Amino acid sequence: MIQNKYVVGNWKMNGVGAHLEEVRAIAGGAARYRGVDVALCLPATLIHRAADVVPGFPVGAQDVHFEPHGAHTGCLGAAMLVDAGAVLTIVGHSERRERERSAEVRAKAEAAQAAGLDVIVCVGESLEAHEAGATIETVCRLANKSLPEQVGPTRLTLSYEPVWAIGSGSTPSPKEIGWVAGALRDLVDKRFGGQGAGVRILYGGSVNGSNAAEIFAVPNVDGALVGGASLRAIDFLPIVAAAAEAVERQGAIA
Ligand SMILES: O=C[C@H](O)COP(=O)(O)O
Repeated sequence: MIQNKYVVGNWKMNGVGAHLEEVRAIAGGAARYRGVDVALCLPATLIHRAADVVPGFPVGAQDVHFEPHGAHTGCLGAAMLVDAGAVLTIVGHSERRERERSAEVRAKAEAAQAAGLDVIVCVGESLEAHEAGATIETVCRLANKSLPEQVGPTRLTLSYEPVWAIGSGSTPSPKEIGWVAGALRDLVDKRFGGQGAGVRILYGGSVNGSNAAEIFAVPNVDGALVGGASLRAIDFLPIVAAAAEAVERQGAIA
């Protein structure tokens, strides 16, 4: 099934109020492209302010607690994120998986969906696993254990992010990305049956304006989760443009 590409920026621990101008520029620029859904996952401190600055533009969080509330110092529950204006959240990013297991990632995804948030579940292999030829086994194992069970797949996205590609300037070859995306597509189809087609599969890890077109041309890659290159409109919008061009080439603007 051909559908809109999905390009999501993950600002990680970057951005203060002054950077809301970039959010505004990204939202305004992204609106010019058809066939692409664009969202920004911001530091929690900016979600509320961004939701005010760009009403209607999807802003999200980078993590969520699996409990709705309680004695969890420094954490945020899903309803709190919704209250701040978030419409989505990332869970299981490798920069957080250092401290959490897949069962916790799944619990977070389920809690987020139950509160009405769209969820992006991240999976990826370490350099060691990659070099040992265990990429597909690793990402499928993580996906199987991390995907939520309780809610259907319509608001679920899976992002393949090789740990070694994040912020490194290195990416797998398009062929390697295609192998993994194909394996994840099979897994999702098997797990969710016909509804699996609604689950988009993203690639993340050193995506930029120069390599985006090649990545979006890979079969079963429905978009990208972008870190560093999402911080400034001048870097991010060329990636959005490449996604729009990929959809146009496929002749299926939704
Ligand atoms: O969430 C985004 C990924 O970690 C990719 O980050 P990057 O584009 O800076 O490599």
